[in-house]
This record gives sequence, C-alpha cells and structure tokens, in this order.
Amino acid sequence: MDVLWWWVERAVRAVSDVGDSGNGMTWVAIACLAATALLYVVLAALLGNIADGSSDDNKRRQRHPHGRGGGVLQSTSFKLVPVHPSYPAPRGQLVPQCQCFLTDNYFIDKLGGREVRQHVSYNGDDEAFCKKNARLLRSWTADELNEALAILRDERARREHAAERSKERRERIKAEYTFITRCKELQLHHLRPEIRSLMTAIEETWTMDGRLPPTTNAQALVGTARLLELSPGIYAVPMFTAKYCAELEKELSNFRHVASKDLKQSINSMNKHGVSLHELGFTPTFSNVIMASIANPLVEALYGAEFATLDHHKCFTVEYGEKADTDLSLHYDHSLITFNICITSLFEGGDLQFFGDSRAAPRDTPVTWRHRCGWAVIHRGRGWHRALPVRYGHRTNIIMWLRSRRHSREVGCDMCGKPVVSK
Ligand SMILES: O=C(O)CCC(=O)C(=O)O
Ligand SMILES: [Fe+2]
Repeated sequence: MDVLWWWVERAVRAVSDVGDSGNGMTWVAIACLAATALLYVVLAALLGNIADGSSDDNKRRQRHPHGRGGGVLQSTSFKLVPVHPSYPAPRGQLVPQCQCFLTDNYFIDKLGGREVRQHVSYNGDDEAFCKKNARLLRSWTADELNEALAILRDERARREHAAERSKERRERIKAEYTFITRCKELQLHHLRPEIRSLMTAIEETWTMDGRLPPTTNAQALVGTARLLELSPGIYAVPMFTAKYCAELEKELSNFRHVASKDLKQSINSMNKHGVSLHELGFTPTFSNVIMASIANPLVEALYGAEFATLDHHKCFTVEYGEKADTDLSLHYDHSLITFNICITSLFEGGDLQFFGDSRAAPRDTPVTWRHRCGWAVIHRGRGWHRALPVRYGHRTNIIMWLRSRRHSREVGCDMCGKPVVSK
C-alpha cells in the first residue's frame, strides 16, 4: 500500500507541476497517472476487492453459505444479495418440523363472549384434555367447555392441513391477484441509511473466511447507526424508508379490499387478521433476501454464530385497528429470532412489551417499546411478549419468524425445547 501512495503522490505532484513547468512535464504526469491506475487494478484484483459487478455477488456466496461477503480489507458498502432459486440455504417457508406444532400452544381467546385468553395443549383427545385441565375447567360452564373443545378441534384441523391449504391459497393468489406496486421486490433504496451503515460496519469486521471475529459483540455495535438495545437481547433499528412502508401498506390494503375472504386466512391461532407474505409471493425477493443479506449477519453479530444458521421462516403481517385485531396476548413465537417491522404511522397505542424468557414465569415489570414506522425490533422468539391495544388508527407490522433447522436439531425446538429429529 505504501508503494501505491508513493505513486499517487508522485502523480499528484507531477500534475500540479504541469501548470508551472509547461508541456515537458505533461507526459511525466500522464505516465505517472497511468502507472498508478494499473497498479491499483493489479492490487485490487489480488485482494479480491473489485467493487460492484455481478461476479462479486457470486464470489460472496461461495465464501459464505449465507451469501455474505468476506475478505480482509473488504470495505465496499453493503449490498443486498439476490437469492437465486438454486441457492441452497434459504428455502423459504418450511413445514414445521417438530410434533409439538400439532399439540402445543393452543390459544382460547373468548368463551361465550367472555375473555379467557388461555394457552393450552391438545392432542386431539377430548377426554385427556379434560382430565389434564380439571382445575381450569372448574371455572368454565358446560357450554363454555363445549365451545372450547370445538375451538381446539378446528385449530387442530387447521394445523394438520396448514401446508396444503397454504399452497392452494398461494397458487390462487398468484393466478387471481394483480399487484398494484412492486413492493415484493426488496431493493437497496428501500432500506434506511442506518441499517445499511450498520451492515457495512458488520461487513468491515469480517475476517478472510467470512466470519466475525469472536471478539465482535453486540455491545460494540449498539449505538452504531442508531441500533438500540431495549434490554439484553432485544434490539431496535431503523430498517425501511417511509416511502417503502407506504408502498407496502398500499399493496396490503388493496389486497385486503379486493381478495376474497378465503384467501385471507388467519395466520396463527392468535392473530385473526393479517396475511401470509409467503402466500402473497414475497419469499424469493423479499423474505429470503432479508434473511440472507441482513438477518444472518446481524444475528451473528448480536447473538453469536450459533444463531446465524437461519434457513427458513414464516413471514406474515399483523393488523390492528377498527376492522382488525385489537391487541395481542402474552405469548412467545415459533421462531429462533423474530424481526418485527412496523410499516404504518397513523395509530396510537399498540406498544410491544417484553417480559423475559418464556422458560421462566413472565416478569412483573415489562420492557416497553413504542412502535415507530420503518423500525425493526429484533428479539429471541422464546421471549414472553404481548402487544397492547391500538386505541386509534391502524397499525400494520411485518413479522418474520426466522428459524434454523440446524439449531432445532442441535439445541432444540423453538417452541417446546426438545431436540428435533432431522428430516
Ligand atoms: O404486534 C406486535 O408488534 C407483536 C406481534 C407478535 O408478537 C407476533 O405476531 O408474534
Ligand atoms: Fe410474537
């Protein structure tokens, strides 16, 4: 590098001398500049640091299984990695691998109009359910019990057929729905400068093998590009521009208005409104791109390398307001890591509250986050959390439940904690 600077200095001096020394020196200046340019190209090629160009993306993918760049001295600014259909790691939405998907985490919101907000397990056997929940059932009337059993049977049937039904809806949406924007193709300019510089800051610390040095930790990043730590392991960062949020909301609101009811199925047992972004066709150009380009490197920096094997996800919207859900009860997510991005601004209330790890009882005093349009909240899926009622307006958030098959096999299922036998 010193040699390069020496040549640059010579070139600059020669050019500035031209004015004083007349034409004789012009040739010296041109020769110096040409030599400098040649030297730069050779050095840049040697360091694998030729900026831009599609071949660069291919090189990045080969260096790191999650499509990230690497290389010492790499200082190009952050780019989204287009995820090619043949790219093996991110496979979009997969069918849940653990059997607990069929038996655990059933939510009963209301019985006979009365709020009960109860999470229970149900294996399809009504008698076993009654025996196991004898104490709870004492507070229910016979009618309420019948209603509860009907809810559980419906929910179990929904889960058993979730994959096929989702595929059918996806195909119908593709055939029947006409997009009015191009929002499902995430572009670099849709991202706020803060997240771009945060990702650049992370890239700059990568070593030659495309990994972060073990000394890199979340504390070093907090404060960079407005990355906030709300509490240990819970972060917030500006992610989407206001313009992009408006475009997303315009599309989603159009879908809400024109799509038939059966295409807008509830995405889990708690949220009755909202749509699956996978069914809307967002996976290849939106969710997979976020997972490969942003989530994996960011999660590695914030939580450690063992979390950076995210390879599938469930991506959907939640909607609160007058003709949507009001709030969301205390729960934890079917995810290793959750990205929760707010895309609207005209609402009041709806704060997100965290109550600690779900492997322990919920804490008394929550950490509260007031959603901001375009900001993402990032947290472990297994943390207790809830959303307070939206009192005015409409709030739409994009929820990405990011999962890792490797983590489920090696550490345990995100929901029940038991190791998942690989398929
Ligand atoms: O509305 C929110 O911000 C929370 C949504 C959420 O926690 C979920 O859908 O899992
Ligand atoms: Fe959640």
